Amino acid sequence: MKSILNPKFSALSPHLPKTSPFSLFSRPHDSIFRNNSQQLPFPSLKATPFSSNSFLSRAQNRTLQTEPTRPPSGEIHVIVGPMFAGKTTTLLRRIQSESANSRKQYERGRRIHAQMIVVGFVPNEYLKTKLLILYAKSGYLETASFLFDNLADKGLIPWNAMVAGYVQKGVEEVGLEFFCGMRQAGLRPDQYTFASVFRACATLAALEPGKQAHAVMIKSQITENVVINSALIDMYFKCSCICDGRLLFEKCLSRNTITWSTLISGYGQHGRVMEVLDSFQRMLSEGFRPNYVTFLAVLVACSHGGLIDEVTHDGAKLPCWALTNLSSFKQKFGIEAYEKLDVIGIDEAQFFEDLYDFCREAADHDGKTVIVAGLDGNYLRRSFGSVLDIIPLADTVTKLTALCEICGKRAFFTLRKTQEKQVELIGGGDVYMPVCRHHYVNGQVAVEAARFVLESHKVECPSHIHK
Ligand SMILES: Nc1ncnc2c1ncn2[C@@H]1O[C@H](COP(=O)(O)OP(=O)(O)O)[C@@H](O)[C@H]1O
Ligand SMILES: Cc1cn([C@H]2C[C@H](O)[C@@H](COP(=O)(O)O)O2)c(=O)[nH]c1=O
Repeated sequence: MKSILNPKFSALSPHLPKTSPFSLFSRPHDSIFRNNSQQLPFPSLKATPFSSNSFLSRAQNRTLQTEPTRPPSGEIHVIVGPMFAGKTTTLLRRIQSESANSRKQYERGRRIHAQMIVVGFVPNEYLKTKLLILYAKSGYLETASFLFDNLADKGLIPWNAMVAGYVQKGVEEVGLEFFCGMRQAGLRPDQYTFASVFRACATLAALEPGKQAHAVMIKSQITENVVINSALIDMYFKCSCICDGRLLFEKCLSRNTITWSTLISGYGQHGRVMEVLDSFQRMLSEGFRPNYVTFLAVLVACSHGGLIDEVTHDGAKLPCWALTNLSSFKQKFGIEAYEKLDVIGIDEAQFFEDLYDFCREAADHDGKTVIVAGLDGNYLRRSFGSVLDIIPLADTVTKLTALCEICGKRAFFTLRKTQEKQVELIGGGDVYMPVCRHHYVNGQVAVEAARFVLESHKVECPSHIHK
């Protein structure tokens, strides 16, 4: 699991940093709203829920080992440079490539399979099924299908693996075809099958197949459990059957944080903010502890259904959480959820005063990979915040450059185009431009040149004048 953190400024800040009108600072998750002028009744965090496969093994290691524990395997990577250098873009890419690391265990399994083939080992049906599950889970569906076709005995487990594999990969239609195939083969679906089928129908907003599967589930007398109930509630909400979703929730005998979060995000998807807040209050009063999914659902609903995204100047997005300071993260995110994180991305690091302590604790003590992106220098080319303080803690430091907006050469510095003197001034291309050394030193010339380019652009495109 990964999380991106962003400093939190006033939600009403007029200065939106990135190009998108709904970018970093207008959404709680992206921005660092320093002044909590829009305090919500819950933490203003932004998170990127990713699945973590390493959590279980890590947790197991913890219970098996006696003190002292294995050395922490945390890392800190720092990305600095002027504005528009691609810091956020690089941060998002690195986070995404880190998620590829969680596939390492599948790669290991694939290598073992390759060795089996090389030495001529012929797996039995049990091993073939295990291999099929491995490939289906890791998204290698062609190989999984090949193994499936060649299985002599196709029991419920391989069928379930195929349904789940296709649904997880986002090929829900094929997943549902396997579900039909399974039934035609005379097999009785179980709770795992239904969890995947409801998820597929929810994603496709396919009400009829969803209802049919629900009827099959009732006939199959599958014992109610929170996973199935949550998938079912989610499906009805996503198919716009809000009443059915709510009724199902009310009839649920076993509820937990997941069921509550499903109800809350269901209301949120339909912009039912009052129901979101009522359900959230009810959840708390009935003694259920919200987790980061619940908080995210409430946050998203309260930001009028807008997704909370980390946005680059090019408009690339990844969900993230907004924070006023990093030290509150663990507690607000929840200790349990924090433990599941492998990678933490921090953008706009120059605005976090407790950057040093957070990074040291997260990497040295908690074994996290922390990727930090921020401005090394402000518009005066002075050290900005604590970004440079963490260099001694870092495994790697990457200094990026942009292109000088005047001459197109490499730009190392950020020039402020306006007269404001305070160090912190949120803004994008309207306020700042990246420049080379020559044009930084000749700042006034550069600002004039920029104004000239802007003015001539306005003349060429009169429609812009009205915007
Ligand atoms: N002068 C410029 N030099 C380089 N990139 C620019 C410039 N102006 C706009 N961009 C765009 O900004 C993108 C980088 O955005 P982003 O990753 O958000 O940067 P940062 O976080 O460093 O401010 C580039 O890929 C490019 O498309
Ligand atoms: C140079 C400089 C910048 N800022 C602000 C302006 C932007 O909102 C962010 C930087 O965002 P980016 O992702 O690096 O484009 O910082 C500031 O407050 N003061 C400055 O001197």
